[in-house]
Amino acid sequence: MPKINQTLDAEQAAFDAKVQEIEQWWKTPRQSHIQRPYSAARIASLRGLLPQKYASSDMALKLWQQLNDHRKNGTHEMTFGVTDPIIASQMAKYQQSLYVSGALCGFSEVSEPGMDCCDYPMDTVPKVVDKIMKSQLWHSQRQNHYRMLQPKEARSELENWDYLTPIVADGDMGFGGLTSTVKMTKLFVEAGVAMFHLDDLAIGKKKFTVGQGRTVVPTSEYLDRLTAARMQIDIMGAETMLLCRCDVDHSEFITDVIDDRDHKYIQGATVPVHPLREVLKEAAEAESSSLLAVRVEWIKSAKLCTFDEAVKAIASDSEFSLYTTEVGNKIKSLKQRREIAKKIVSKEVFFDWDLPRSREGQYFYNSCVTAVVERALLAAPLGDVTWARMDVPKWDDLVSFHTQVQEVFPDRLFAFGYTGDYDYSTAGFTPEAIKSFPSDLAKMGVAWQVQPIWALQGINYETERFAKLWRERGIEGYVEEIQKKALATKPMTDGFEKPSYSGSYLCDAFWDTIAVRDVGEGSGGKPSERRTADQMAPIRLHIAVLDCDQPVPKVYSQRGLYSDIFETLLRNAAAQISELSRIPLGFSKYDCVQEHLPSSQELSGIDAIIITGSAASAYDNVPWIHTLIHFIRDLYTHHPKIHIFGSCFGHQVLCHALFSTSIAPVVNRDPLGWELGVHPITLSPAFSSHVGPVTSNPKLPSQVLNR
Ligand SMILES: C[C@](O)(C(=O)O)[C@H](CC(=O)O)C(=O)O
Repeated sequence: MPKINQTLDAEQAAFDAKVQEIEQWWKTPRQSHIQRPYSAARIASLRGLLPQKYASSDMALKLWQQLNDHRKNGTHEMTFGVTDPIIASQMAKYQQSLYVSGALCGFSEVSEPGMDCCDYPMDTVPKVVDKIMKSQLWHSQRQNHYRMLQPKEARSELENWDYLTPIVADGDMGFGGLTSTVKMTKLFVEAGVAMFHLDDLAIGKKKFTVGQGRTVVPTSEYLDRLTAARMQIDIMGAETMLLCRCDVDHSEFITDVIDDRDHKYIQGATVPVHPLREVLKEAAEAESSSLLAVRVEWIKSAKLCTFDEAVKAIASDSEFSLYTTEVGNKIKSLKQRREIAKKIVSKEVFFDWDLPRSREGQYFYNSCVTAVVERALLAAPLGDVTWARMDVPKWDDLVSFHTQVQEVFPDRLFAFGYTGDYDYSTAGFTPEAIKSFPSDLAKMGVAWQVQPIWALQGINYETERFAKLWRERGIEGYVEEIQKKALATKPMTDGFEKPSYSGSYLCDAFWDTIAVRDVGEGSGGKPSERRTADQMAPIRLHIAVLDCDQPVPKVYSQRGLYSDIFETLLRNAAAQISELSRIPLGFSKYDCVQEHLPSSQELSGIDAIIITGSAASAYDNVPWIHTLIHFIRDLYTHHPKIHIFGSCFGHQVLCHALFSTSIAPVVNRDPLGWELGVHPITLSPAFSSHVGPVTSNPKLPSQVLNR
């Protein structure tokens, strides 16, 4: 292996420059609110020598701007959870961000699906982010290419979606120890995430979804998680946003009492009782019918409460008032609280937080808004956005939480999740209050709002409807209720509504680009014969065929519709001419008699139109012919670049539409009736000079097409 050929001075100078660069970066408006417990030098020393660039940074800067704009204007972003790139592509039209939910991934992206216990592999959510991000990049490439195929003036009519929607993702509790959090962060940044959240739930103890005994980790462990993620983002030099989610609002347990800051929320028995885990063990051995009932009974008999509540229960009012003053707002461990109580309260306080501990060692925890606020305030400097995850959307708690955090961090960005199980009316919301809920939250700085698990209800509901329709009405139901509606609302160049156009131009362009190089270099052509980018643009030929009738049954059964016959003829002809054989031909077919005609959006992608024959006559007074005549006039006037060809009836109707006046129709019924037979024609010199010599019934297409 070669050694790095650098003097020690040069190495030191490079390192110092890197440190300086990081320090400058941390002073930028995007970074300056973050307070790191480590130095720039530490980060510089943790970096490798090859600087990398991440899409995550661009997406984060975009989201950062969007959310700050919302914050300034008192508005908000409304998004929902998604794991599927097809759904994500449609969301781009209405949402400014996407959410990849851990719960959804746990149901749909793992080999062992089930309730969200965060027991899936660490890379599950990052992989979904990667999948969606790649799909976004593809859509943006596909759309850009399609637009560049069109002349500048035509582009204003085309769709131009911003498919690069920033992705917010669920990092849950970091999936393991701190090194797992570091690795997961790396996966997220590499996948292109704009922001991800970390919560303070305990690994391996997550219970879905509402309450039912959630367990949090000590404050210090939560802050370490956030620091681990922030450190890795800094090592990567990325702008990735970190959302600090806090779950203490609905937690029943905490894993440890190692952090003094948590002590005032930990509950203990205030009478000497047998330990809960032993009582439960005995009940299980005795095959007691309800362990839950035994537990509830024990909690009652143990008079479970926090130490401060225990003091209050036995102290006089004056003693308790003295006690609270002395405890004050500063952190006081249980040991310090006991000492203060001993000094002030005449009776002895019995308090034992070990007696209620679970079999797994968890302590009972008294969740309340103050506890959430305290954690959120400690976490805020490490992250960019704050989220208090609540089991029940209690409005008073929401107001209290957001105002208390804002008192310390006035410009704080907040997030809120409309968890799927929320029962708004039970939580006291009137229909009006539900309506204004998002904007009321926005007024408190909640700039990012999400319904994380919409898909569980939404996709189930829509799929169930379609499954029924398909079962009952088959292809007719599909055509009427899905296909026609999808095609009517969306232009053909967009999304996935018309599968044959979803990126087919882009796909063809790859072939064309390769083939063009082949023509220029591979087959000996001179460079000057290569097509320029401008000449290359329209090399795809798209022909629309308007079917004005159906062939007689025998022909139809063998050769299909007139449009199919034209397509076969033209493809065969093109295949025989080397210049044309390289051009991808696209055909779309319209049932003219049903008045299905190309929309103006579709016309922008069409090069030529063929109007077929029909048993009808151009002057017949039927609605579809009137519609066709209007269409032809509009086409002729507004789309001069589209070539029009009429065969038989098609030719008649063209002449009728373009040259008849109300007093002088050019196409009439022959008063002598039908005429059948062979009629010699003479080609005018102008025609011959334009298309070249034509023998009657040419044997080779080249006889017609060669100039
Ligand atoms: C956001 C969430 O973490 C998720 O996995 O989507 C869940 C969703 C839910 O419970 O509805 C959560 O809020 O915990």
